[in-house]
Amino acid sequence: MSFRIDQLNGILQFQITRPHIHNAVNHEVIEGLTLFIERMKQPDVHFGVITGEGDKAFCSGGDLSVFHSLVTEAEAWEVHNRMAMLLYELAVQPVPVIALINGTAIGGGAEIASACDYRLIKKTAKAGFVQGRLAITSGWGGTTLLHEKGMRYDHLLQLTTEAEPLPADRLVDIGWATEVYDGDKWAALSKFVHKMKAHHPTVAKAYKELLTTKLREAKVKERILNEARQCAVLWEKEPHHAAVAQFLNRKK
Ligand SMILES: CCC(=O)SCCNC(=O)CCNC(=O)[C@H](O)C(C)(C)COP(=O)(O)OP(=O)(O)OC[C@H]1O[C@@H](n2cnc3c(N)ncnc32)[C@H](O)[C@@H]1OP(=O)(O)O
Repeated sequence: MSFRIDQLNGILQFQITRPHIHNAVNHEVIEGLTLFIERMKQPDVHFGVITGEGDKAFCSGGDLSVFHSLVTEAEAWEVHNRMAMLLYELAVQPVPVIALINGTAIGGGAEIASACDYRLIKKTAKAGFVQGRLAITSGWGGTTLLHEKGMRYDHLLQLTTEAEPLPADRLVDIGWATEVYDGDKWAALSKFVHKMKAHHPTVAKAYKELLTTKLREAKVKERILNEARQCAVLWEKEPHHAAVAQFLNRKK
């Protein structure tokens, strides 16, 4: 199984369990995320958490050994469209969702984290929109969501176009990460939600509803689909296929 879902004290946890491959997203992970988002709607869920197993990676994005079989724009669109709609759903969930970034978060992994409400990042972790290295753009809605949620325009443009993973402290400086933690991730999570959990769960839900109204009104869904489409168009081109082949063959 590529994921696990657990619920503890009102916190629904989704963990990608593919540490050998830096928790890259395959079809099973996509199914798991779908299930997680569905379960988050249950009344006994007060927070959602996404994390990766192990101490190296949160998520290294799409599993290139799986998705390199997508050759045409239409094939790529099918996966990007599904992931983009999932991340949109994640962003407008009724409860706050925390990305517990226990290690590297790059490519689609950084997009998943961007769709969450909070990003708690381990002191030694790095994150970034590295898609440009593969001659594509973000395709799961991460850039649109960050822009809509108010990330500073120049910082966002630099993050996406330089395509370099940045250290945790810098990610806080540019307004992407919420807080840096050191030590055990579950202890950090517990500390982070402590004050919010002291109040009735309807409070956080109500504020989240207020703040996500903007996401619903601004036709964000449509723009996210444009982001997915743009990525699918580039995906089909030779520079992307050449970059993926180079990554997959680099140790041969
Ligand atoms: C759909 C949009 C997208 O998300 S496109 C995908 C964007 N992601 C990437 O380009 C990440 C590619 N991966 C990397 O840059 C590196 O593997 C990172 C994550 C930095 C880790 O580097 P390092 O610590 O040196 O480990 P490594 O490269 O030896 O990796 C260990 C094994 O994991 C694999 N891996 C990692 N990430 C992916 C991935 N996204 N897709 C497929 N495989 C991945 C590596 O290939 C490696 O496998 P193996 O042990 O050589 O068999």
